[in-house]
Amino acid sequence: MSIRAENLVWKVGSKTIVNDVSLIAKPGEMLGLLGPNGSGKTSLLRLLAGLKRPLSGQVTLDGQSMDRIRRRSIAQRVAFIEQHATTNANLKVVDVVKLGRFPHRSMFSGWTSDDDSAVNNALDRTELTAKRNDTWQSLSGGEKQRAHLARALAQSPKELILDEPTNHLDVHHQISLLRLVSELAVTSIIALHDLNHAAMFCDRLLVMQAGKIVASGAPEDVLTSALLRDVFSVEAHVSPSPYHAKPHIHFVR
Ligand SMILES: Nc1ncnc2c1ncn2[C@@H]1O[C@H](COP(=O)(O)OP(=O)(O)OP(=O)(O)O)[C@@H](O)[C@H]1O
Repeated sequence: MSIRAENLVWKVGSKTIVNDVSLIAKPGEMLGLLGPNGSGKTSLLRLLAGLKRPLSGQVTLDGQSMDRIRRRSIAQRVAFIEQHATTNANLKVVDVVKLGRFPHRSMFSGWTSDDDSAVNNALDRTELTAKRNDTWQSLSGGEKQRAHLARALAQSPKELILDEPTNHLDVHHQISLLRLVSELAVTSIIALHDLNHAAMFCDRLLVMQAGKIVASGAPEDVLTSALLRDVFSVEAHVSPSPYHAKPHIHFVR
């Protein structure tokens, strides 16, 4: 396995936010994390990225407890795109993307052609090459989100964790980001609110409710009318799409 969580518990005061969560993300798969607002998705992703420590339970990377792995080694392999990521406003886009190379460089090594090609490739894949010299401040919300993805790609991660990465994007960029992530040879764990997009692109889905995982499996097994009613309080019909064969959800007005 790539990332594994074993019985993670995280609390704030007496409130349990992540409640005994276990999961496995297999190498190369795209794992979708679904759940209503406040169900604990961001908290779980921060535990998986090593940004928070669980009260109990553990996260392992290729079988090794994250607690025992140096921060720099974690940064060399795990990239995290946060929901409300901020960046120093005085930087150019290309400089923000270059930050992704930081964990791979030692104090004495100079900037290499490998670093350059990782940055150029990341800008290209996120359709930001034309904006490389623009200032961060001048970007739209969606362009900033794509630049954060570019920085994460430049990091050449083995695991990519994304917290609602499409929430500011127009539909073209939503689809292209999800297609790009699904085609990358990395393990990805991605929190999404758009259930049809999750069904189209993710290999497997996990559904959270009140801090617990209440369903997991292939999109066609997880996304049922009953689950949508119980967890999301919506009435919907689910059927295989005639276009891509994945489940498609028709919400009932
Ligand atoms: N540092 C904190 N202090 C207090 N409460 C917190 C903290 N972090 C998270 N919570 C609470 O934990 C719950 C889960 O929050 P979280 O952000 O993980 O949910 P989410 O599923 O990502 O929500 P959304 O879909 O709205 O982004 C919420 O009720 C939130 O208020």
